[in-house]
Amino acid sequence: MSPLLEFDNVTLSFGGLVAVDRLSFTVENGEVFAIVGPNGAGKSTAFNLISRFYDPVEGKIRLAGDDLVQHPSHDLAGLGVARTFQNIELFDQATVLENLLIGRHRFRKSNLLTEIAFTPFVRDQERQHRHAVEEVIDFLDLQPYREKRIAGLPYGVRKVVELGRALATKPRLLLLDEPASGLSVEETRDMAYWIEDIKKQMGITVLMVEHDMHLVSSVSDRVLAMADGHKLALGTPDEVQSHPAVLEAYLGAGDTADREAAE
Ligand SMILES: Nc1ncnc2c1ncn2[C@@H]1O[C@H](COP(=O)(O)OP(=O)(O)OP(=O)(O)O)[C@@H](O)[C@H]1O
Repeated sequence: MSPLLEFDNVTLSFGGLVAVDRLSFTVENGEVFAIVGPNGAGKSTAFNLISRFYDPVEGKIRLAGDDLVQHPSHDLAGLGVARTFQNIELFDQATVLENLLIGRHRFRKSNLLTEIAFTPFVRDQERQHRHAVEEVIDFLDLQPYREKRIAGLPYGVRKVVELGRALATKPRLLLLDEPASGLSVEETRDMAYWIEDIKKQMGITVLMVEHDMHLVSSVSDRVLAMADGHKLALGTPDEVQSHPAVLEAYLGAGDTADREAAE
């Protein structure tokens, strides 16, 4: 069986700078896979290549064996890929419920005329969207916030809503861009529980870019460490954290150490 996602010798340059350098790795169905590395390592660029913001100059990216580069980025939801963003991207003036319903947009099969007529088909479709969204609201304990506007919500809650919006599309591959950034230690622990449940209860494959090594080692099956666009190490969290090349790249750095020192 093909891996869910495959990077095969992928290169991307910005002018003279090689941001991703002949990078190969696979993400298997059902795993939580993390990409780590110091600033500028190429993690976001790898992520943005999957999101189809860029075309690789060399190499192949495949989703379940299908050449992803043949698809524009607006096809991704239909292919079962959803993502969150480092800087949360929600509609601030809309409620939590409305934001999650927007996440269901790809399932709309009606056209404007049938919607105006509000046919039984449209009504039934609307019911299904609501049902899927209510499931996500229950799953992420967002019940107290469902009618609240995003603008008034604390950062940590908005981060969970964004996760919910991605989940509402029922993806098979969920891309999380720094899910712990800006979260407190307690909120990060909650995020780790969500990620584990997303994998175990929903069976969704998770690929994340993350700096917080506590989160990475508590939830990831495998970790890819990058530096200067290329692979430093790939393996279990323990294998990667004790790899000499990784220790060297991280020497004297680390958000986790900073956070622990601050506590
Ligand atoms: N759009 C762009 N144009 C030019 N250079 C870019 C662009 N995006 C990224 N780069 C450069 O490519 C390299 C890799 O950047 P990237 O953002 O992928 O790193 P990263 O590992 O995600 O870093 P961080 O942890 O700081 O987010 C960096 O040198 C960066 O300056």
